[in-house]
Amino acid sequence: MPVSPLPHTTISPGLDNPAVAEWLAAIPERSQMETTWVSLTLPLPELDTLAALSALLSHCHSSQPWHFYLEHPHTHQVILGVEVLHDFQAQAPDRFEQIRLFSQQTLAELTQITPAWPLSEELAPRLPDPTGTRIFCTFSFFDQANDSGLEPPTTTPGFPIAWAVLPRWQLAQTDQGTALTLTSKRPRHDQAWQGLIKELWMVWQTLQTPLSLPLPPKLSLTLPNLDAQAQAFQTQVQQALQEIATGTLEKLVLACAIDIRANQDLQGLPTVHHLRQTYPSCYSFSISNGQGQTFIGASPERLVSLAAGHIRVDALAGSAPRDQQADVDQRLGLELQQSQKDLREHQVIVDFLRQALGEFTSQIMIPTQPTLLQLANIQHLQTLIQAWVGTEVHILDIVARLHPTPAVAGHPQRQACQHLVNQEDWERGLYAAPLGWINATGEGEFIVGIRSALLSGKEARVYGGAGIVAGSEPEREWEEILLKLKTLLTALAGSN
Ligand SMILES: C=C(O[C@@H]1C=C(C(=O)O)C=C[C@H]1O)C(=O)O
Repeated sequence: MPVSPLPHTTISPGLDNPAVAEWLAAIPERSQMETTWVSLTLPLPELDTLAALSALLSHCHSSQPWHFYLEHPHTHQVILGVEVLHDFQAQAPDRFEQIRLFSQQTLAELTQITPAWPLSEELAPRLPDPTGTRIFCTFSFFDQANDSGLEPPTTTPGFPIAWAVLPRWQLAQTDQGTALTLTSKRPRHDQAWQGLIKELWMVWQTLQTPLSLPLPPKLSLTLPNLDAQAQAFQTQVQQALQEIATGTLEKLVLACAIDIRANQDLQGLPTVHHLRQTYPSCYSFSISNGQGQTFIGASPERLVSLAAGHIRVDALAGSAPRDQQADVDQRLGLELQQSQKDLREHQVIVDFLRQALGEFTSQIMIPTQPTLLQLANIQHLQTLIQAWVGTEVHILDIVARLHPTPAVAGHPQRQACQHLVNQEDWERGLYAAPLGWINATGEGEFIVGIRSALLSGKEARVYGGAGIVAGSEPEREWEEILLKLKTLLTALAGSN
C-alpha cells in the first residue's frame, strides 16, 4: 500500500538537508495509516553499495545479522536487505505458494512513506523502482533435506527449504536512483515515531560519509587433494551416459562440492568485491543465514525477472574455457557455437522454457541462435527468452514452474532429480537454487545460485556442476567443473 503523505516537492539527497528533516518530522501527524508495517524511504546519492552493506551490518545490534546482497554491475542494479524484521519458513510440497501468500499478505499490510520520487517514465518499465519495499527469498535446491547423514559441520545449520524475509533495512540502487528504506512495526505513539525517525536520519547521514570495505585478512587456504573426487565424478558421468543411452534421461547436471579450510575466518564481503569486479556481467551475491553462514557467488544465470508484465529468462548451457591468446580464445568460442553436443544441451533448456512459459502466455520471443556469453574464465551459450504476461501472474508462480530447469538438474525434470537424490551424498542447499526478491505487485527477480560457495567460519564449501548429454566426455566434464570451481576458489584466495 504505497502512500505519499508529502507535498509534491522533490527531496534531493544531501547531508543535513532541511527539507528531509522537515519531511521526517511531519510523518507522524500526517500519516493516518492503520497497517501493521510502515516503511520510510529516503533518497541517497550514488554510493558503493557493498561498503554501505558493511556500514549497515555494523549498525545492527546482533553480531552476525541476516543479510541479502544482489548486485548486477552491467545493468547498475543493486538490491540489499539487512536484519530480519518479519520472516516465514515454508515446507514442501507447496513452498512457493506458501511464500507467495506470506509475501502478498505482508506487503498488503505495509504502508510505504516515500518523498515524491521523480521516476523516469522511460526507465520505469525496465528498472525496479528503488523505493519499493521488498521481501527477500531463498529456496533450497530440493524441497527436502538430504538424509544421507554424511554432512560435515560446514553445511549445518544451513538455510531453510524456503525462507522469506521482510528486512528492517533495505537499500536499492538503479539508474533511477538510490534509496534507503527502514521498515518497522507501525509505531503506536509519538516517542516511538521519533525513535524510528532518529535512527533513519542517523543511518542516512552515515551512508553519506566516506564508506569503505573492511580490509581482507591475510589468509592461507588448504585445498583437498582432488584426485579421488575427479575419479568419482568421472565414474558418475559414465553412469549418467549409460542411463542417457537407455533413453530414461536426456540430460543430467552432475555437481561437485569441495570443502576447503583457511587459517582464519573467511570474509564474504571482500570476496564478493573481487567477484563483482571480475564478473561484471554476473549477479554477485552474499546471503547470510544470521547464524554464521554466508552463501556467496557470482552467477551468470538469471532464473526469471518480471517487471511490468515483461518476463526475462536466461537459457544458459554449453561451456568452453577462455584463453589469453585472442586467436585461441576466438576459436574456442566458435567451436562452442558450432558444437552439436553443446547446441543439443542448450536446446533442451530452450525447449523446456518455451513449454513452461507457454503455460502463462502465448507471447514469447525466442531468438533462433544462442549468443556467446564470455566471462573472465569461461564462456557459455546463452539465449535470452522474453515473454509478456498480465498483472495476475506472480513471479513465484513462474519460479515454481521453472525450478529446477534442465540447466541445473537435467531433463526430464522428475527423473533427473530422482537420479541426483539417489546419487549425491551431500546437500545441494542453496547451490543452483532460486534466490531473489519480490515486491508488492508480484514483480521481482530470481537468480540461480551457481558459481557459489557456502562460508562457515574458517571453512568453505565450493560448488560446481556440468550438464551431461549423449556425447559428453568424462574428462572434459571434469575440466569444466574445475573451471567453475575456480570462480570461487580464485576469488577466495585473491581477496583474502
Ligand atoms: C551447473 C552449473 O552451470 C550450468 C551448466 C552449464 C553447462 O553444463 O554448460 C552452463 C551453465 C549453467 O547452466 C554450475 O556452474 O555449477
